[in-house]
Amino acid sequence: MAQFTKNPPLNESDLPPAPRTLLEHWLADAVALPMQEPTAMTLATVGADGAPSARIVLFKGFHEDGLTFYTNYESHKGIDLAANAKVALVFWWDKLERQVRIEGHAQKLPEAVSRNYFYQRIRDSQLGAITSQQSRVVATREELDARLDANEQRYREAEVPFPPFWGGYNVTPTLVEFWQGRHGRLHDRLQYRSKNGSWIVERLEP
Ligand SMILES: Cc1cc2nc3c(=O)[nH]c(=O)nc-3n(C[C@H](O)[C@H](O)[C@H](O)COP(=O)(O)O)c2cc1C
Ligand code: PXP
Repeated sequence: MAQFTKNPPLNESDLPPAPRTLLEHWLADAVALPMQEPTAMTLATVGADGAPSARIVLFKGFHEDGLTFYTNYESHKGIDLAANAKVALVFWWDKLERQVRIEGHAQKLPEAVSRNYFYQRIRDSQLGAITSQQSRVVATREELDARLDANEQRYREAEVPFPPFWGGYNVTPTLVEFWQGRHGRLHDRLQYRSKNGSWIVERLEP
């Protein structure tokens, strides 16, 4: 396996007072590279039964220092989040040899914010959102396509209605770890931990 070699050391003295600033820099570095989905992050949730599950969602910007993403509120993750707001997020940028791990809690975004984002999406994705009963079992692909066709016909001359079961979540972080690969697997790991309303920086062993 290749060694991680790209990064200069990540030093405590390089860190801004709040993690959002560094995360914005790292996201900008990722977006500047030719990567298909530089804002993709793994979202882990925990169900009412204590079982974890994880999937990728797209980061869609900050809201009051939280990280936002959009989804179906009745999906597997939506049902998990209704029972347990605690989540973990992970970004991994292969070309940068960088990982960011976040822990925090997710809250629904205000409906007006979700509605605004919904109408920024292309019309086909609006139709996709109203058509998909995300995470449910569907008998065949044809059944899904038939439902899409029906929605296309129904709203041919009209705005796609904003679905009440679709919208954003805002993840307020309580822990943000910045990880950079280093030679010999002695990576740099610096974490911000929220304590009494301020951030404490700690170095973790690799
Ligand atoms: C690159 C990528 C980005 C994705 N972004 C989203 C997203 O922003 N929102 C979403 O609901 N699903 C997104 N998905 C699909 C999810 O990974 C997942 O299949 C879906 O949300 C259902 O998850 P659940 O059944 O655990 O709720 C994305 C998948 C990939 C591969
Ligand atoms: C089901 C689903 N919802 C939402 C998204 C978020 O992306 P966008 O809002 O850019 O379509 C994705 C991205 O793949 C997705 O697959």
